[in-house]
Amino acid sequence: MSDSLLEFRDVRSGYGEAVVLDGVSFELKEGSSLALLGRNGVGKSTLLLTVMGFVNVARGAIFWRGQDISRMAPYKRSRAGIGWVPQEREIFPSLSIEENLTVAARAGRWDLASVYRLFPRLKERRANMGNQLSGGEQQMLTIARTLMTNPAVLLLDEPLEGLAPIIVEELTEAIAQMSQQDGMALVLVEQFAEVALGLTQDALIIERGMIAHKAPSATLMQDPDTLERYLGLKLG
Ligand SMILES: Nc1ncnc2c1ncn2[C@@H]1O[C@H](COP(=O)(O)OP(=O)(O)OP(=O)(O)O)[C@@H](O)[C@H]1O
Repeated sequence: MSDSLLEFRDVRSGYGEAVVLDGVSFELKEGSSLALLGRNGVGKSTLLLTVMGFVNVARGAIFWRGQDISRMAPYKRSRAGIGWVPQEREIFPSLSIEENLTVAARAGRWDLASVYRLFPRLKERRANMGNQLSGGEQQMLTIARTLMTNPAVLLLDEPLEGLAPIIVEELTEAIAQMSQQDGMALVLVEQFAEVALGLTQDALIIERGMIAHKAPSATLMQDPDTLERYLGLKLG
């Protein structure tokens, strides 16, 4: 039996007439992790929106566990196990942390105890209302709430953006634990390339809507020329 979770085959997608992604192919296996890197506006968020079905596939196909889901409605993809953590931290402001977590819960290995183990800060503040949380706590809650739906993969769109360094560290640690110890499959869009490469097994660099480079994350980390060429990154 194949352990393929998510596969893009020659996908073209975009907004109306505007093609954003073109000829994109990649595969994510059960429990593995993928960083999506690239400069601003190259199509990273669009790729995640295409996985979810918020952006339509114009050519090619998307497979989930071997089944073509290119025309499947977003809510069905979510129910099938694709867990999207959007860039906007959408939480319920008038519900407590614990209520935010339990409201969307589905049975599985992620429950209150296991998400609190991953995010001790949320446990400490479990009675606080959504509107009393810092940006970092909101981000933790958004991820934890998606985990409570027990997805097979998490799509994380710039989870560290705009957060204080201490929270970035906490969140990075939680993502590492989730992926490396708990075996949660991840697709991670992240501006901090070094952090993203440290958290994932494989990486794709997108340029102008196409995959410009594909490599194991550890290899790319040791490839300053490629990082500088596509990301303008100078590693110190
Ligand atoms: N709703 C939309 N309608 C039309 N064009 C859009 C829409 N959203 C994004 N785009 C365009 O699609 C292209 C890719 O945007 P996308 O947000 O996927 O890039 P990104 O790599 O995630 O960049 P960033 O890091 O800035 O979020 C950009 O040219 C953007 O202007």
